[in-house]
Amino acid sequence: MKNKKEIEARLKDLREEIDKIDRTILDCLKRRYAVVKEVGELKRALGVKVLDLSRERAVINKILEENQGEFPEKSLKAIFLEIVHTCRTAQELQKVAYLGPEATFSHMAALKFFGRAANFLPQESVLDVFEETEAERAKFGVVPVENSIEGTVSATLDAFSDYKVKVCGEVFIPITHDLLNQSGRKEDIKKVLSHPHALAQCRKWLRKNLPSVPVEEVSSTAFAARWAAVDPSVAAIASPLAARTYHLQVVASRIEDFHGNVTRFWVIGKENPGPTGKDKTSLFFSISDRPGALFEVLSSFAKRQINLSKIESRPAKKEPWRYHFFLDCEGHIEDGKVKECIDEISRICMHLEWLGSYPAGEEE
Ligand SMILES: O=C(O)C(=O)C[C@]1(C(=O)O)C=C[C@@H](O)C=C1
Repeated sequence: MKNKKEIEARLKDLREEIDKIDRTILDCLKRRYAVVKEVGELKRALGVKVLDLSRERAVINKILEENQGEFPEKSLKAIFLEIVHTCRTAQELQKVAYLGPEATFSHMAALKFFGRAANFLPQESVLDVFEETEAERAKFGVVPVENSIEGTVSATLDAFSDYKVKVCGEVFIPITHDLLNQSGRKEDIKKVLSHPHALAQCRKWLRKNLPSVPVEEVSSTAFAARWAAVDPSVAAIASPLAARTYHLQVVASRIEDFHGNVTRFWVIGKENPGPTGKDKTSLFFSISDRPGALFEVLSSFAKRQINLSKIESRPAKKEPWRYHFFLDCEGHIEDGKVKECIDEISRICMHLEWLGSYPAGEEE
């Protein structure tokens, strides 16, 4: 066993080594940022698109492979995702519209896809996100598309009829709810505010733990948190990000009645990401009102062994009892069999629109 002096000397040496390593990491980050900037200039000179999600996926996978599990894998992935996301901003300003206000689950999805360095533009509604993106005041938009408990966000699907944007990415965010207020004390709560979905998802917990406290629906969980930040008698049901953003204390965490609740978001924009090997394609179509029409469309996928991940009908609106369909399948439009299938069903459908092919999001 070494004596105290020797241990202290060794500790000092090691800390100096850590400082040196940190400087090297910083130098590497600066170098990477500069190199990526030059790559961006070259890509622009060649007239190719700057954002390349398939290359990004390859970069992350290569690092994870080289690591061989030595550095904790989840953290390594998060670190490199943030590095790559930040380096994107060396090439072009990433203006991203999302369903606000700050600290909504859409904001969490936007942060997951674009990292902290992007320029985020909170919007008041899903339609505003579409509008900002279509008008190119934002390069991308982030909108919720479906929740594993509540189902489809119809405002998002319906907006594709009115706006010319494509789906360029997919993000999954686990939904957890915390009860937040200024003091962190349950006794101070005179009213609970939240989005109707969040209130519905915490109904049992509220009945058991705050039976006599009134609840009120507001437009978003983040809006409820913003309110709680100025009114000490109000508690909000909102995300951990909302607690940090609005400096609130946690009265109780994870109060949702069902665990495993996940929301799927789409990144919308005018880019068409190339294939990554693990992609999805989304389509919108309408068919004539005759026996077997939908069956013919579906068999076109089945005979090519293309897996469907979702199919949903929505009222066509212009005529009662007419429907159109949203369909997601595995694969990219540049994959031969997906392209062939789309060509075939375009002959069966009255109307067919390709909404986009994009890298499949990863569930945590
Ligand atoms: O390799 C490229 O094409 C780059 O532009 C570099 C880089 C990266 O940081 O690795 C940055 C942005 C692109 O979306 C893909 C990758």
